[in-house]
Amino acid sequence: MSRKEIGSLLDLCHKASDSILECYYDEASSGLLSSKEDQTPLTKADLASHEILSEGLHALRPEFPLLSEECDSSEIADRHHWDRFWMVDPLDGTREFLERTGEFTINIALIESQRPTLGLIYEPLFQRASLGIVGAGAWQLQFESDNWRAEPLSVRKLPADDMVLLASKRHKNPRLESCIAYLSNTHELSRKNSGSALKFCDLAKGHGDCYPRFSLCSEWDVAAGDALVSAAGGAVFGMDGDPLLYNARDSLLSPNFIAVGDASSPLWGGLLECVR
Ligand SMILES: Nc1ncnc2c1ncn2[C@@H]1O[C@H](COP(=O)(O)O)[C@@H](OP(=O)(O)O)[C@H]1O
Ligand SMILES: [Mg+2]
Repeated sequence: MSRKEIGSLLDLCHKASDSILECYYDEASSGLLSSKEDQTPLTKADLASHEILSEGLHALRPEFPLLSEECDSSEIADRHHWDRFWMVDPLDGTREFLERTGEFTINIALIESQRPTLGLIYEPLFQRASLGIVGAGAWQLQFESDNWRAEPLSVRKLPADDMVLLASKRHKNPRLESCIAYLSNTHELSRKNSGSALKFCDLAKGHGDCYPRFSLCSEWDVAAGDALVSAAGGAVFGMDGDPLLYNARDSLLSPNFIAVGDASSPLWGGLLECVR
């Protein structure tokens, strides 16, 4: 991706974000439209953002197909043949949107050979993007006075005695409890709950150390965060300890994973043994 194309991606997020916020601030459009098969909610904002992103991403790179949470299944029927494509969640944290916690994001990932090489997580309410390009670095980009102000992002080294555990606001899980018990043997834990892909942004900023996820989510909830955290110096691994692969199975549900800031710590190996 060239610098100019990254600029276009940011502008596109900005535009999709405006469509989300238009619904957010309009009482008639901000509510539940329907529930999906998996019982997750759908709003006008999910669809409006999807329309803008699909048109804009196609204009930017017509040769890359799009796999979005809001695509219908016929649009992605031949997805197993794709080597390079966009994986998008036009509105991650729809429940947070409905409950007006502000903790929702737009997630865009570029997948190449089943791995995310670029991830962009955009926070509509704050006009702020976290961008990771694997091998090149990670940045926070704040929209200010008609410009994007960039600051580099980097994970932090795991402190010796304490750590910040990042978790979903909504999911409780016995494996997460085992994780907490294991990590509490060596570290004083403080837990930060947040919605959507913000957990990945916190890791990439060095505001957290570990995000274990054992509750249901889909690949588009994870791909951009995976690229972001990896580009900022961290890692996301599945229960086998290997990096996650995307669009590699019939199901688009994400496997369980543990995302960490300080990938060099030996603690994670023991944690995997404990929760496997
Ligand atoms: N039963 C379920 N099946 C699949 N995904 C689910 C789910 N319950 C929640 N999720 C996923 O979890 C995401 C929210 O994550 P978190 O709890 O960390 O905020 C949702 O993102 P969407 O809002 O994009 O649908 C949704 O994809
Ligand atoms: Mg969504």
